[in-house]
Amino acid sequence: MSDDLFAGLDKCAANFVPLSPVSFLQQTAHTHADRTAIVYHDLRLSYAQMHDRVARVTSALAARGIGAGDVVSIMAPNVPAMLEAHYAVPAAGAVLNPINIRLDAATVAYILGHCRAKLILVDPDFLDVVEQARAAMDAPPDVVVVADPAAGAGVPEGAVTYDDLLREGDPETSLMLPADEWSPIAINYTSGTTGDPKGVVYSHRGAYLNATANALTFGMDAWTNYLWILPMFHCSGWSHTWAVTLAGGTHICLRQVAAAAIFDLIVDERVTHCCAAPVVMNTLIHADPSVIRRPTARVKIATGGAPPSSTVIAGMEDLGFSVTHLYGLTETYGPATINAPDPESDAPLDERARQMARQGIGHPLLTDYRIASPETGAPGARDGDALGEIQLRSNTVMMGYLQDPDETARAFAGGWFHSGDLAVHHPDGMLEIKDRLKDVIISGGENISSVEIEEILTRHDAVMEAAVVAAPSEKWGETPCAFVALKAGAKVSGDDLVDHCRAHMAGFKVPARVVVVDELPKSATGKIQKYELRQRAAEMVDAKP
Ligand SMILES: Nc1ncnc2c1ncn2[C@@H]1O[C@H](COP(=O)(O)OP(=O)(O)OP(=O)(O)O)[C@@H](O)[C@H]1O
Repeated sequence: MSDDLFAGLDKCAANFVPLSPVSFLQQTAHTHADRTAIVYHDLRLSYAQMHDRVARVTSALAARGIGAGDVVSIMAPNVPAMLEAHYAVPAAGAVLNPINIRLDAATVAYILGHCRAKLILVDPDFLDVVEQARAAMDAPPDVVVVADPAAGAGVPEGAVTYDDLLREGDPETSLMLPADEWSPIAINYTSGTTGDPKGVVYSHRGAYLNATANALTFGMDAWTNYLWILPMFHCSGWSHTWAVTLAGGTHICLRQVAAAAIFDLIVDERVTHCCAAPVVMNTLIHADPSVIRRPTARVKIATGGAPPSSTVIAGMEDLGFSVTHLYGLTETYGPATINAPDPESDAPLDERARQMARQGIGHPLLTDYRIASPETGAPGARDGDALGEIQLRSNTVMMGYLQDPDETARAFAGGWFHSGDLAVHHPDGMLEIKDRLKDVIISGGENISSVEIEEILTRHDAVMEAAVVAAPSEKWGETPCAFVALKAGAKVSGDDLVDHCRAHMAGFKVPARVVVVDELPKSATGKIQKYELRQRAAEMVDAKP
């Protein structure tokens, strides 16, 4: 091949635009200017209006000294400003840091200090926590309050508000795309399920690609009405903050996750798509029957963040939803694999639900994934039996952990991202998670999957939720110990549930004890805090005569 053959084919403004989800808003405001972008109570904004507001906020932030590489945090529920910030902040060249609204002041202070936030947008209901956090900091960020009549708290006198930014800003400001698509767009902190939260840095390029994969796999288009149940502060709403705009769909904002409001919006706003963690789906299934309203057409609901049991999946299908199962991490911009329902399947519901409880196959933009030994990197067989760590390699894996080269190097060791999740790879290509590496139970030298025991326990009529952890055992090293919360009004003893397990699983997997509790301890993202249960299990073993 001649060296000159392809000479002169250079990148120029006409053929190369850095990949950035900010361009989704530019495009959609152009192509679907009049379509409804945002719905929140009585507020209805078209894409042209959303673009106008985002441009104003972008210019107002710039006028307040926010520029390239600065971090702007936000602590707010799923209100319009939370969505707009996902465009306005990066369009000013800055980096958005969404903060979980359930965190305490000490953790918020840690996050704000760690990412050196210059400004924080905050909902009135979280102002107290933010003020406590700021009081503990040497260089606290400036505060802008996002006023909302639906908030419990008001806006303090003299506070700068988001409405001030909208008033001050210039709607003619152009939204800036980064010069280099490998520039940070967001910092999302992990849930801290297994330790201190880590600051996961997203690039414009990765966010663009994962949002594109989401829109594609979840079948979104300009007729999509997406209900914001999943918090936008969690992995930037699993990248749906950007995906729905790419599709030209409508973002229906929801301030508080409550079953009645969810069912009302689903029916009244003709919701077509939403995402929710398994724990939220459980709340919907067990909602007071007086608030349940069945959708007129099947609503697509994507779930993930924790393993959904087949019982929960079947329960949602019964309510008129079609469940898609996603698996991913903060480090993968949310979803990395997908198990979508097979429209041609005529298998009975419980069988389909069991298939859907598996974590699925890589989404179309996940370049490569495998299960492998976490120690040696030797790939595991695709036989549905060999257990290995899920490892991923993709443009949709984070840039790295903020200010943490050691953790970043560990996570990327050997050229793969190490998820810390243990799974089997089935011959049909599906991954099925058996445990997190840190949660696996090793009894008499055998690995026991806590997820498998939880699945069996939640198939019992009386059980609402189950969590299985390792308890120390003199004889076996570890034995499974289960904690369960029961459905309202249900009655069953721990011993009965041990019998139920014995009837449905191999003897060595049967939990030594099943403890019935009022509620399982959950983290700020609704994940069951297994380390706390492990401690309780160990204490019970110590206390046993
Ligand atoms: N569909 C799913 N099925 C089973 N587990 C899931 C699923 N989706 C996500 N998870 C679990 O959630 C984890 C990712 O959670 P997230 O990124 O919110 O933070 P975290 O890992 O809980 O926090 P930390 O890393 O601070 O402990 C995955 O590694 C996996 O264990």
